[in-house]
Amino acid sequence: MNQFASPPEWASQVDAHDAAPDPAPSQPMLEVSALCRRFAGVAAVEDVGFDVAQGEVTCLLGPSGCGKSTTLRMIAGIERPDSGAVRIGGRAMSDAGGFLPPERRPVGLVFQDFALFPHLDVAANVGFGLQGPARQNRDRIGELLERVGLSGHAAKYPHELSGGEQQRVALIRALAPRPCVMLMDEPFSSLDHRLRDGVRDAALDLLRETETTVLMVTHDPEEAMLMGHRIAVMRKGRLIQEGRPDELYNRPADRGVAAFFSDLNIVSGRVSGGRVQTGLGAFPAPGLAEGSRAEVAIRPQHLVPTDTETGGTPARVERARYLGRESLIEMRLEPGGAAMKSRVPGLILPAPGSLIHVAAQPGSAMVFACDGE
Ligand SMILES: Nc1ncnc2c1ncn2[C@@H]1O[C@H](COP(=O)(O)OP(=O)(O)OP(=O)(O)O)[C@@H](O)[C@H]1O
Repeated sequence: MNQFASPPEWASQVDAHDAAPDPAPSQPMLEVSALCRRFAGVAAVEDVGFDVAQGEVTCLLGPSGCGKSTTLRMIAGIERPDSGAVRIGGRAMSDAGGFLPPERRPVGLVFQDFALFPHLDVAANVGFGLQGPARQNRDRIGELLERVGLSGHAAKYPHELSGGEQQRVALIRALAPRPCVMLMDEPFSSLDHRLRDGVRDAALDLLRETETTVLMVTHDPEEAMLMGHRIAVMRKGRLIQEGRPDELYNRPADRGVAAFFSDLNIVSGRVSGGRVQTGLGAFPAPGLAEGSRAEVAIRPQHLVPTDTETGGTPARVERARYLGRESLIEMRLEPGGAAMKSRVPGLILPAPGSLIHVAAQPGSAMVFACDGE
């Protein structure tokens, strides 16, 4: 049945300015399935699907050009998908049958450049999407301005605000109509990095306090870990892995996802007796075929110097630097010469040329099948 052909009942009901639709308790607030979008025959987004639960923040993370913004724009209705479906609060926003325009979707939008209306003062910016009675709108604007510490700025114009203040106005403008889902595209990236942490924490507090469901695009893995209940990693238009930050960090789907979160030390070898034999020792290789090649990735903070008696692999120090909270030791394994990095807490600076021993912390190694095996 084409639910868009005759005027769909929900299409007149769902509006950013109406009360939020309530999904069933177990139903995700945002459901994205099999979204595809091609530009001039080239796939920008291919078969992307994930859910966001009510009140949760999901970060869409990936390198530049991987399709994050296009995905967000399709959910917002700014971009029309070639195929796939978007549901919010259990109701279709777009699918094979039709497409609801952005102004009819119960979403709030925050972009990198904040996109405030320059000719409207702060109060009018915040109240822009409100459609209730004037008195009710005034109360809502006042409440939100107070919540973000901008009560004294209501009559100012955007150009009279700092970047952090503009960001807060953009955030509460999008929140004011109580959208079901906030869609945020790199909302903090235009802020000076000294300002960013504070603004981000304040935004997160507000979003959590209001139990807002959020999908946020970012290319910064640390920001995704900091903000997201869940992270969805995209690469070349595809969703590679979706899960909690600790799952992505500790059990990445592949080497690419692992590398997104930190430098990696890589050693490889063949699987024998259920373990891959490498220059850093043998590591369990569950699920990998006997005799196949596998590679082992170890994050620098998990490759630690050991006592000679405890064992470990000998390594020749090339460089050691003190970075404040930690020291970074660069070395080459002996034998073999593979370059490795170790990040150790505090001031540990072995002399260049000296021989140390290193080992992976138990359980820290990430083992992947080599491509084509
Ligand atoms: N309107 C368009 N016309 C043609 N190509 C487009 C259009 N919009 C996006 N693309 C292409 O689609 C791909 C994905 O773009 P998208 O902006 O979604 O990536 P992104 O992950 O958000 O990147 P960034 O982090 O740099 O913003 C890119 O190759 C981009 O050049």
